[in-house]
Amino acid sequence: MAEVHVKICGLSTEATLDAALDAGADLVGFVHFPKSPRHVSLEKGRGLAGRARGRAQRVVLLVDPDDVLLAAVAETLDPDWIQLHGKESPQRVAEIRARTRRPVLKAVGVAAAADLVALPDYAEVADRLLLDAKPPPGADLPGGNGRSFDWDILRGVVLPAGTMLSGGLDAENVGTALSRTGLAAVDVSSGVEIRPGEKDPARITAFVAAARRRA
Ligand SMILES: O=C(O)c1ccccc1N[C@@H]1O[C@H](COP(=O)(O)O)[C@@H](O)[C@H]1O
Repeated sequence: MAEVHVKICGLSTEATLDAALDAGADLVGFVHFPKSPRHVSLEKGRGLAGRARGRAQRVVLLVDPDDVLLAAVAETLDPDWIQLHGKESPQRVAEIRARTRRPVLKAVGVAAAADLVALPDYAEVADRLLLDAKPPPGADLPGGNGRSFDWDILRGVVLPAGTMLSGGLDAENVGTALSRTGLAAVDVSSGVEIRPGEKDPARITAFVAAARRRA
């Protein structure tokens, strides 16, 4: 059985980034979205991304970025991946991928089986898909809300290789999430925090270990 791919998102300090790298995370994420408690400036992101270079794939999370921001992010952080977590259409995903010359991880919000209808169109243009719980009505953030969706929605659904599961994961439930969905890649933010925006090195270590042993 292939090893589970793990992404730790919303890292904003050197100490917690190091915890993720030392734990063996495959991908580390930096959120550039001012409404988020995990937001990092481009300058801060540059330092963190530089620190992680060669140790994990560096992902910058953006929400409906315009072309000016994309250029600044590509230039300043030089990320390995762009994660799009807004309402980007498949056409816009393709444009961003071409414009930045970076692979794109596209997040799709899931609340019901009907939400999976969008997946084939995104799978054609994105390098990887990420399934996250749809935010509650009126939420400030389109993700990072610590909410799960009903994983049984995915039962019997064939998903593109590498599809990541996110939304409300933590060290206690990630094993169940992996076995119920059959997926082999996970992403976490809130579930390794003490409070919104404050990551806990011990929880990061526990999450990576739990995902890898699928328990
Ligand atoms: O983490 C954030 O602040 C965030 C902001 C805007 C969009 C997405 C965000 N995070 C992503 O949301 C999912 C689920 O996070 P959680 O584990 O439920 O807190 C994850 O992919 C984060 O990368």
